[in-house]
Amino acid sequence: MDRKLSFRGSKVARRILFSFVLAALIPIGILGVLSFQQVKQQLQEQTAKALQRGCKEYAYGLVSRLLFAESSLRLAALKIDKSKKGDESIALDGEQWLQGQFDGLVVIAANGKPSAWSRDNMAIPALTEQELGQVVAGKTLLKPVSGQRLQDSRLWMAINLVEHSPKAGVLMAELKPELLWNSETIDPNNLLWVMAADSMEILFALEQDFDPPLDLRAQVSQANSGRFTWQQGEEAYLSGYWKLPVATLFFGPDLIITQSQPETLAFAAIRQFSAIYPPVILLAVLIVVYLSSRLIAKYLTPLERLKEGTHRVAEGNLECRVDIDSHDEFEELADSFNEMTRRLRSQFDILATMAEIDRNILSALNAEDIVDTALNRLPSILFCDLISIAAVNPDTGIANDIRMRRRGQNSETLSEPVILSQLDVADLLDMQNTAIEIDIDDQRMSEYLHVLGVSGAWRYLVVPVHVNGVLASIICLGYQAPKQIPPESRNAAISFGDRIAVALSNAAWEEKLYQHAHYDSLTGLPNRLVLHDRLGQELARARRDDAQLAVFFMDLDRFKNVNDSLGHAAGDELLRQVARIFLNCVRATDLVVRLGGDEFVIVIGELHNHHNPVSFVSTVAEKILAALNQPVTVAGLPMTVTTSVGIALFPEDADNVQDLLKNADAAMYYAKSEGRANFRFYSPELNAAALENIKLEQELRGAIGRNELLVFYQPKVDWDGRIVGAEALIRWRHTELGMISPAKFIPLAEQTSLIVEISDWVLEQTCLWVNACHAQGLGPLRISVNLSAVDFKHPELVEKIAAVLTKTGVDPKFIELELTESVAIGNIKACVERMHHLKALGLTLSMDDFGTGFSSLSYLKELPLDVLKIDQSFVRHLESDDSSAAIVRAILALADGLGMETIAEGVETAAQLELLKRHHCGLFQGYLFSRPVPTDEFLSLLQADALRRGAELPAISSS
Ligand SMILES: Nc1nc2c(ncn2[C@@H]2O[C@@H]3COP(=O)(O)O[C@H]4[C@@H](O)[C@H](n5cnc6c(=O)[nH]c(N)nc65)O[C@@H]4COP(=O)(O)O[C@H]3[C@H]2O)c(=O)[nH]1
Repeated sequence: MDRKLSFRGSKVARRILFSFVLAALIPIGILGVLSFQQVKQQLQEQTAKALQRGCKEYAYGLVSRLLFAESSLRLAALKIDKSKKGDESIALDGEQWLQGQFDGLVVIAANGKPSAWSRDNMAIPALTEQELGQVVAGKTLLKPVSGQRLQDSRLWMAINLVEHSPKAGVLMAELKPELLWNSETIDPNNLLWVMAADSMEILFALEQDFDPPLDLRAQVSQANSGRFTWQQGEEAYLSGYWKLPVATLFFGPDLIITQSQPETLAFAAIRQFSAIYPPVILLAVLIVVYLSSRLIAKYLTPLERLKEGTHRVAEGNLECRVDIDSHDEFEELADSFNEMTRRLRSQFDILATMAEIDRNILSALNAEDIVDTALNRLPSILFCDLISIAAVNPDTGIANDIRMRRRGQNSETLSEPVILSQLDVADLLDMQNTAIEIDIDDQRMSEYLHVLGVSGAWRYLVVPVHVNGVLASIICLGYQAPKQIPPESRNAAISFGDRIAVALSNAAWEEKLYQHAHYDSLTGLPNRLVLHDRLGQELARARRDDAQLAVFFMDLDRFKNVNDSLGHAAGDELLRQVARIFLNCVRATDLVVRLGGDEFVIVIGELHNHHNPVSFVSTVAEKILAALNQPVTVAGLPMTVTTSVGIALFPEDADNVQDLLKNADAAMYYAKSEGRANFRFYSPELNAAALENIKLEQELRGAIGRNELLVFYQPKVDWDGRIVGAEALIRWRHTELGMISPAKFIPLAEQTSLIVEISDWVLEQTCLWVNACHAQGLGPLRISVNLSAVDFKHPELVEKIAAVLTKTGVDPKFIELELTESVAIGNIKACVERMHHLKALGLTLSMDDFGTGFSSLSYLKELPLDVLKIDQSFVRHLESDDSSAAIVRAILALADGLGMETIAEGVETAAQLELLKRHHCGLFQGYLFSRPVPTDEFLSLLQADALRRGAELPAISSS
């Protein structure tokens, strides 16, 4: 920066220059004025003295001339006296020397008459008695005679013609003015006048018609000598006077000689001084300006450069440097300024890099990326030759995942972990928000520093990183000697340590969030989001490679029952176990996803590698079903869970994610409807079925209003085949689709809670029907109504049923409620309480499908049940399967032990009946006796039964 000072642009420069000029001008001015006054005073003094001296000298000349005139007059008197004695006439005409001195001579006789004279018509002044006496006494008289005008004034001298002879007469002479007043020694520019001291008459003046004022005359007559100034017109005069003591020599008035000089003349020297003075001042000012400008420039130019530098820094230019080579404080200031900007720049660099690191940290999802950022960025801003970052386990003191980077090299990962000494770990644990400086000879952290593999003298800065107060990592910066650790690096490293801590904490949090967003927290399986993402990628790859893949859609059969009965914790446990089973059934490359609830999806890829993809997929599905068939223990209970699997293939069944999932779902639905625990491939017809399902659900909502629902009754018979009761089973007679099985729409109704409305309706219809039968003298009949888990959990269940009983007026003992195990077991306490309330209404309670669920014999005894209903699946295999027979036997024994009635459902053959009877089953229900039939048919059955009873006929048959 080489900027020259501009006075126009610098206020300070102008001010200082002005001050300098003023500082110079004031003393010069004062000095000038004082000098002027001093000189003037001196001049005045000297002039006055000179004038006074001139007066004195003039007076001496005058005295000598008067004395000469007196001598001449006495000589003339001698001549006159001599001539008188010889009677020679007085003739002075020939006496040239007299004529040269006197204008005229006259002898005044003793009688007062002039007796001789040298000029005609001479005006002879008369002498006073005193004057005459003095003359006669021998004194020389000087007598001034004033004229009309100043030039007419004369001075007369008179002596006694003959000494000591008063009668000889008096000789008087009129002194020649030009001789007397000779003023050759007087400066013609001066005023000179001679005044009689007594009369203050002016006797002579150098200037014609000079008439000094009376006060002036009076002033000079006061003293023998003096000086004064006075004014005449516009001219001021300096004056000096001297009184000539004539009386000591002559008889006559003293004469005062006054000389005046115009001030202009007297101060001529000063005028010259005045003329010289301004240029001198000007010169002085110019010199001051020149010198001060140089001085100002010398001192303000550095300031100007510093100012310019400051402006540039303010504008953000931290590269600028101020060069001042003045070897003084300005140079020191410039050096400090440059150091300041260097530090600022360094700080800005650090801040900018920190901000960049912050951005990277915020956008980085894992700690790995953050460490990479640190390794790449930090060496340049912390001026270190080596950086390493390691994860530390504070419990074991093991530093692992050691990443390091040397200046100018790529980062590397050290494979071996390092065990830190206990002392070092303790140090690192203690030091939060600070750094440990390790000098060349220091032994601290030696194990760790050793593995960094550097040789020679190094200094280190180790920053422990604490996350949530726990030591998580260490950052180590290495500086190769003789390089020192810059102080700013220390703070920046600590600050970076804080950032790493935040980043690691964030990364953990991000990872948690990511996990949360992408993985199911219960099973740890990927979720729907990942499914869509991964399946989309798999489809793209399959399209590109012309490959096939399969999507399995599954949900657990009757999972809801588990959840409802054993509680959510048990449900969760079951889901976790099922997830593990699924994972074990597929390859690691396949994708197992939990969609939510009990729904799972498996994506099987790379089908094209198999000779027969469909057969391979079937094998996988079977493997899954078989694996699930193995009992699992949930909440301490052994149970088996089944699933229905729907399979859709790419590209055969769909070519996009949504359609593949939709079709696999439809296939699963189909598999479920086919009796659960099996798998089905998708076909276009299935899709139609799924659509039909949705349509069905909508139509079911209006079915009651449209009177499309009916109640069928399936008889229950005793050992003798007599109808002792019936089970109310709902039927839906669709106007277009005809009769729809409850197995098809009841699950739908349960899913949509329509079941509550349906159950209410069935109960009411049943009560009315019981009343009607009994009214016709048929019975007594106890008719059971199915109560789903959804119904049972309804908060107003008891009140609703009581209301129906009241409304229909039925005797509750003829109504039986069939509960499934899922309602009966679970929150056992609430369940038992509710069952007691129902019992209190006078109702009979039975357990439907007993043996299929997850009943625990231990708490079965607590339930206020009246009847156990053996599920038809056991009855069906009673003849062929020993285990079914064993279960049936166990149930019957249990019921017997608990004092409950028993009934077997699904009895289709006489053999089954025989076996059941053998094991003391109480009642029977099944196609062997009758299918579920409409009311009128059931009425007929009842009537026929009544007839048989009357005739002791064998048991009825429905078909
Ligand atoms: N193969 C065979 N089946 C026999 C035999 N004897 C009876 N069945 C059938 O077995 C089912 C017995 O009813 P569930 O186990 O309660 O099973 C019922 C019950 O869970 C439910 N359900 C029917 N009506 C209602 C109702 O009104 N409310 C509720 N909540 N569920 C109902 O729908 C299920 C199916 O009902 P359905 O189709 O009527 O089927 C009835 C009945 O027709 C036999 O010997 N062989």
